[in-house]
Amino acid sequence: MAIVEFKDVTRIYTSGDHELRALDGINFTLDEGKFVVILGPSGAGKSTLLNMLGGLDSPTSGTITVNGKDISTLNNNELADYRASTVGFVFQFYNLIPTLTVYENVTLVKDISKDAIDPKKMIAEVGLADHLHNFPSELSGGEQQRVSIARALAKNPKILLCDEPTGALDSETGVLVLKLLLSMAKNYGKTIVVVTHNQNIAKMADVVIRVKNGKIKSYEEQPTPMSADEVEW
Ligand SMILES: Nc1ncnc2c1ncn2[C@@H]1O[C@H](COP(=O)(O)OP(=O)(O)OP(=O)(O)O)[C@@H](O)[C@H]1O
Repeated sequence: MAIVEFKDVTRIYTSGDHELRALDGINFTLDEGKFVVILGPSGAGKSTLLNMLGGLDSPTSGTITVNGKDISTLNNNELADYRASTVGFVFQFYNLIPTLTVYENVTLVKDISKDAIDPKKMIAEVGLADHLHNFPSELSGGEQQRVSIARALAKNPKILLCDEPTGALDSETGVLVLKLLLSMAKNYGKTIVVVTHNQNIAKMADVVIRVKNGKIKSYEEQPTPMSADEVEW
């Protein structure tokens, strides 16, 4: 079943009399529970697309349907509800609050999600039960990204949106974090959308979407994606 549908989506940025079509007539659907990778050169429109799906921005025209609901015309309050209930975010630089402990960073989601999963359980699942009371600065990059995965999943969203989730990590740590991210997303039945420049990550995806100049260049389903261990990193 399709959980996401983009229909003729455009996003135009204007500056003076100059118009930039960051997204230019985007059409695609995503099925629930899939691992989707979005690839494309710098400036192609990947982050703009992810921001639309994340309810951080709205299209200039077109419709975006998520979980049966058109999110393209929501007002700011409705978008905040959408972000709280439907999407979780994992960013390249973790975006943890430096003055809060691991436990406190993850517990914050209980304030915004009605459906949150026990933070301690999620922290244990990412292997950081012994670091509950550490501050982010006391953790390695890989550990900080594991906290941000615990935080994103503790919100119990339908869709996990990840912007270069391994971009700040060395390749060995990146693979471990990616494996964790995928196995947890599968265990919890989440749809996961990853924006990356890393072609290797794409080998593991159920669906690979290539974006160029604000348009979909290709949409490829991979019936037998590789596992992280099969990919040469
Ligand atoms: N808020 C904005 N205002 C004006 N232009 C913007 C804005 N956000 C993005 N753009 C422009 O839209 C185009 C697409 O940007 P986007 O960030 O989506 O690309 P990207 O594929 O994510 O690139 P990268 O891989 O470098 O992050 C670019 O030309 C960018 O300069």
